[in-house]
Amino acid sequence: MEAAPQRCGVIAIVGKPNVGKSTLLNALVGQKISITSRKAQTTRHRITGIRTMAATQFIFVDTPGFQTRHSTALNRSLNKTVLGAVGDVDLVLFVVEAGKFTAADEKVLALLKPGVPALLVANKVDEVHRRGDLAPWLQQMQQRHAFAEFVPMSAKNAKDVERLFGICEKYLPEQPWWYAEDELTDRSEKFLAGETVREKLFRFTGDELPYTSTVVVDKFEEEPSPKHGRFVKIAATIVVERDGHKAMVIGEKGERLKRISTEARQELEKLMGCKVFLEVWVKVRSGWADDEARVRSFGYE
Ligand SMILES: Nc1nc2c(ncn2[C@@H]2O[C@H](COP(=O)(O)OP(=O)(O)OP(=O)(O)O)[C@@H](O)[C@H]2O)c(=O)[nH]1
Repeated sequence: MEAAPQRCGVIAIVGKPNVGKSTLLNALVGQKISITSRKAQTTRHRITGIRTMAATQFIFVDTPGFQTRHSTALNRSLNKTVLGAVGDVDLVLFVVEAGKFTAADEKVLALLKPGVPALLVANKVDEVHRRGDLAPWLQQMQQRHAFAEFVPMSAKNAKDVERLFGICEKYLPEQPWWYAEDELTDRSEKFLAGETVREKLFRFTGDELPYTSTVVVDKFEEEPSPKHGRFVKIAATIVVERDGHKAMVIGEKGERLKRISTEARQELEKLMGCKVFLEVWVKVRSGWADDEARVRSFGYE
């Protein structure tokens, strides 16, 4: 019997903030690539996850939650990223919370291009207690857009995720793979380092910190290590808007910053499979002069 021809295609994951896009991407790629947190708007970059199974290579694109409420420069660029993602792909996973459809969902739906097949992914179906309630909702959804298929699922359920692969496969064109079989992301380790610090930052500050805070990776150096194969030295700066935010990130006696950097380091060591030395600084965007007050935090002592 002849082997199945190779398939390879790009799948965009779109949806308003907090519907579970990052959770889904991580489950699909099988390793933590994108960042997730309870805070809306944490996915600021277009992140690619790659998964190769049997004859098919799935290339996933995660997109920032489509922001409609405010119109800052940041939001405008977020929206541009979403637009970029939805156009040139083979398949769109339009993610919503099962049984719900808000004005924000509608804005994202309006971005879908007619020629590209879209699946309606009704996520968090585990939170719907009466499945029967979904039927009328589904009918309404089908009137809103000609979805190719309807997939009720939970991004946290491995069986649902497996099933989704089977559904997506047939939409991807027959063509040679673009990436090697074991590649998971085309993002650099330096990029992942910044994302990991940012995830911990938002996880440990909760809703207190505005999402305009960013993380800059100032240094990423590696050297061979006889004991661990290699040893990576990273310096990152958390950039915040105000002194008050800085104090919030640092926490009492530097405890919070220490937790952020320790957890980020541990996760990076797992991700990269080596020893990591991580230094995290906090700076106020406008006040670069207060260098003396900056707090240094070592990943390990
Ligand atoms: N109950 C339940 N919760 C889920 C499911 N999928 C995701 N979540 C939760 O929903 C929240 C948001 O998930 P994310 O994956 O960060 O959402 P997102 O759409 O990427 O959000 P942005 O980055 O803000 O665009 C997290 O607390 C997840 O744990 C699911 O299937 N069921």
